[in-house]
Amino acid sequence: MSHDSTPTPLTSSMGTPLTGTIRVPGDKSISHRSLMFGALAIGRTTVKGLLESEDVLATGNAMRAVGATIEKQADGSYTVDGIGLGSLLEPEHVIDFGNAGTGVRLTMGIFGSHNIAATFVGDASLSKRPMGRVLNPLRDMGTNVIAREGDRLPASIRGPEQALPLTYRVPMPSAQVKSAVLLAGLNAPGETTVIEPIPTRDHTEKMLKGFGADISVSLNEAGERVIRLQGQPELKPQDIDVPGDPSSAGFPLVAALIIPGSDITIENVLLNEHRTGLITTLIEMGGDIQIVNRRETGGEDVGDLRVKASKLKGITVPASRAPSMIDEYPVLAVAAAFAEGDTFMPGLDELRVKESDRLAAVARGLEANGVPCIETEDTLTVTGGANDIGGGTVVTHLDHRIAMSFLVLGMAAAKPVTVDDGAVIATSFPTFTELFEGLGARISAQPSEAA
Ligand SMILES: O=C(O)C1=C[C@@H](OP(=O)(O)O)[C@@H](O)[C@H](O)C1
Ligand SMILES: C=C(OP(=O)(O)O)C(=O)O
Repeated sequence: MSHDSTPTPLTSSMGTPLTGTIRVPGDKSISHRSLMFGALAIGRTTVKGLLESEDVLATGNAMRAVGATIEKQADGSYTVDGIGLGSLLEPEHVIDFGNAGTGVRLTMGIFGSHNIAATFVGDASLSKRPMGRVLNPLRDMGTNVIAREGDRLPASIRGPEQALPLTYRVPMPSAQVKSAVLLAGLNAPGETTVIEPIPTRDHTEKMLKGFGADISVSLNEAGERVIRLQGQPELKPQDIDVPGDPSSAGFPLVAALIIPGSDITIENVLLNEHRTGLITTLIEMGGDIQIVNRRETGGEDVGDLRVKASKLKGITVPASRAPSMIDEYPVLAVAAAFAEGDTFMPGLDELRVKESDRLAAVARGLEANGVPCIETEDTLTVTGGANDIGGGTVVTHLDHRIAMSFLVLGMAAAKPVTVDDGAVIATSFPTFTELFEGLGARISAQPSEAA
């Protein structure tokens, strides 16, 4: 689905303290992969707790286009009847991925080693994002590519009759690039090896193993992760229970810390070590966050977060932590606006190629609301504790995390905060507004300036 047409401004303002127990929707990374890997297995995969957001539904449609049957059941779970690796049908229409970077990049990997043609399009945000990081290794594996200037969407690919296995060192910290190469390697004979100098989320490796692939992870002498995948396995269907998304949990987590008197519990949050950088950082800043009821579900750590309003202090966030909290910097910057002193965030170059240039979008949003900050090429410094903040309108640039982060700012700021488009939130967290209203927050629709 595209958000290129009707923006829906939303305004948040100070309400009562947040209280209550909530669950956030299922993890986006695991949801995409559940549908993809289910489609590549032979037989029926069941998925409980699938994130029903626009990005994930776009992936479902892409898998249907190559022959998978995906259905919602009466109990809310999904079934995926796979067609099997190597047997994908050629899509009869253009595949529209809307706003979904993960969806399109991983799907290009899957289709790229199959001898079918496919054309991918996206919304204005996705059409600006670099696809060369995935298309280049696919070219090395034998895929033909025609893409717009700078390897942007729209792009068409046709896989070779037989893909070549590849050894590939991922040049930037990106789980999407790592995953796309591994997924292409699934349909190439022999071993595909991915070397990952900086570790990123490992859902592809873990879940492929669960689906029966022969995949191993080791460290080389330089301490880099080396992932070896044997091509052309027979993938076996799985029963998957998707835990709550830690990136979505970041919004109520930060809101409860900065709204005085708040005390909330967020249940069933994924605590995979490659995803918990925000929790670590907020605890270092003085946040009262207790992880309770830690347990393992389907090979992943999960737990409940008890969060109480806290006096935060500014810190330096190590650059090495960036991959484990890459989508959480916008909301961390909001927490930093309420901390005493400066919060320094280095190593943010990847933020420039997300749904928006997130480094610039966050800095402009903070400035519009009277929060002092300094943006450099790859760092952000936020000075917390300014009085009388809020009152601004934030340009979201079709970026769901910018919209949600600044609505959280408005819940704790002296003056209300407006985001120019709340419709984009459906990308990852369609129940955001009702969930926050249930905790006591105030969010209201505003007439668009153009109306
Ligand atoms: O693999 C994934 O599921 C994701 C990887 C990250 O992107 P990059 O790999 O581009 O950093 C992240 O920002 C995105 O929301 C989800
Ligand atoms: C970067 C994100 O997603 P994607 O790359 O899948 O569009 C995100 O959800 O913050």
